[in-house]
Amino acid sequence: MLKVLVSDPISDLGIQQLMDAEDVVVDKKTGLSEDELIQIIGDYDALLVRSQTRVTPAIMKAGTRLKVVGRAGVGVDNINLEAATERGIIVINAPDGNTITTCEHTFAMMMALARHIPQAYAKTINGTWDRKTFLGVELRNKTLGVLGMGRIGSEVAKRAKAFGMNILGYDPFLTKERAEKMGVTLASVDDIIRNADFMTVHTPLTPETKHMIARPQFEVMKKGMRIINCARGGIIDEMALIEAIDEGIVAGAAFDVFESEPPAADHPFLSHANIIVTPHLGASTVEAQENVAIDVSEQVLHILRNEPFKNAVNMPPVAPSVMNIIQPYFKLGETLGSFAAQMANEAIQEIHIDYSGDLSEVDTQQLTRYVLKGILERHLGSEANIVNSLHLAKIREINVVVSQAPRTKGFTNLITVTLKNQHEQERRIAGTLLAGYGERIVRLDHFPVDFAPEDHQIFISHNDKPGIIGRVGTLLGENDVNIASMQVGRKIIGGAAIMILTVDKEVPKEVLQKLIELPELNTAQEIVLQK
Ligand SMILES: NC(=O)C1=CN([C@@H]2O[C@H](COP(=O)(O)OP(=O)(O)OC[C@H]3O[C@@H](n4cnc5c(N)ncnc54)[C@H](O)[C@@H]3O)[C@@H](O)[C@H]2O)C=CC1
Ligand SMILES: O=C(O)CCC(=O)C(=O)O
Repeated sequence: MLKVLVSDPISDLGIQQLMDAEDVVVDKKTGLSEDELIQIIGDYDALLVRSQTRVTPAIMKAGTRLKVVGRAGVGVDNINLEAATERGIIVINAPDGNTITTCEHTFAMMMALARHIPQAYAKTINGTWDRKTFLGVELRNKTLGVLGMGRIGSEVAKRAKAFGMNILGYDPFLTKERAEKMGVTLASVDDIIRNADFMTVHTPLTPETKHMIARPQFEVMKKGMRIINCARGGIIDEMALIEAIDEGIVAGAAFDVFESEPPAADHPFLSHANIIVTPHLGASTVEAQENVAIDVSEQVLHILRNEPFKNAVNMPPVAPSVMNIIQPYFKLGETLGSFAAQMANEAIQEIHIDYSGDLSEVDTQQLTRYVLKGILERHLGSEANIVNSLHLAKIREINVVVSQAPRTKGFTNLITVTLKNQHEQERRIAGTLLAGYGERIVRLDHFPVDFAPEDHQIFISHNDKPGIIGRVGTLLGENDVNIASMQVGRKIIGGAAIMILTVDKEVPKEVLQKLIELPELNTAQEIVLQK
């Protein structure tokens, strides 16, 4: 049974599909300390979190069965990605499900800030009818600066246009053309600081964005600016902001997020008349919580069941159009890797992966991870997976060389894997995906072959002589090993040759030994695959 731990409050409706899955048990245990999590995480295959649980290296270390950490939301700053990658734990998030909700919260904050709604509400319910203090400003004809024009920033810009605002947008990936299409003026951070009436930030917190708005920016800021942060605490320097408000540079601020959450009781934001706050509620709507929980549950199920998945944060993203092309080759890539690793009997120093034909013009990085997983699994077992296979090869100083070429020697697609040892000796295997036939191995070392890889095969090398096939067949038959298919390969009559037999079950060690002892054979080995 697969076990999933849900350690933060996550929508029940969203995780329903996990709870309904017959091969999955879901435990909900929220509010655990790091030590408590360390005690129990070893029992689980997957961990589902929102932003409260800090998934530390110690938790990953204790999670010996842990295959995936799923974040029901966007930001993964509560998950140690480095530790996850090192341990081969896949980290996935649900990047799309809370975009609109967080955008709407940003707008709620911007309007509340413009019209002093929280302050006016507090006074009114306390019995003071004050119509003088809370003079607001309109959004119409104001300039809104948006730092970070990703999913949320773009939606904010779209809605701001409907309010008649002029929008200045900055994002390292925002082109002039895309900005124009959105009705946004492409600007620099400096333009925004000097010209915006409202500024909202929608970037992740990275070393580059930490304190991107701090004392030097406040010093040149347009007087009277209002600032909103519904992204991550720390993008705006909190103490520098307080100073800027007190000096009259900034008119007010609305923050949903803090450098440290929850903020200390004496945090200056909590008592400042010109600052309004919410407790990280950006994504807190019924709709968003269902969306992100559904997304993340679906992907966790795929991962636990070894099916293709998306939204892995600790692997490079793959465009859907590319994924459609390379995904059918994942299993073949792994098979070739595993086969090649079993052919090599010395430490591997270099791995060459050549993609040709249909695979020559797409980004094959993800496919390479599968080939490497197949190779490394031989010695590292389940420690190797597609998240850490590149990393594992790198720390073992195995040189991975990937090439792509349009020519295919008659195949529409071909993957060739060559393993080199320290003596420059090579083992090579090539495979293709044939429409209607599936995976075919078409080359072993320098011999052309054509067979469908199976769970068990015997790989024999010998010299081409009459009678060898019969002798091998008799020996296996006498020992109750049924041959499903046989392929022989040779370059010249009477020269070096290979024989590949697919058999129905595991070959007993003593039978393999008897084969090795046949004087006509040079080598015989069992190749085991997981088909
Ligand atoms: N308050 C809340 O409850 C929520 C907060 N968030 C946070 O909102 C932020 C934005 O989320 P999304 O729009 O979904 O992410 P996104 O990944 O779609 O957009 C982020 C954008 O920031 C840009 N960026 C990175 N460095 C930058 C820099 N130095 N200057 C300007 N732009 C930069 C990126 O190029 C990207 O386009 C994230 O920090 C996320 O964690 C998201 C959902 C809910
Ligand atoms: O789970 C939450 O409520 C926080 C959402 C958030 O900050 C995010 O998705 O980045």
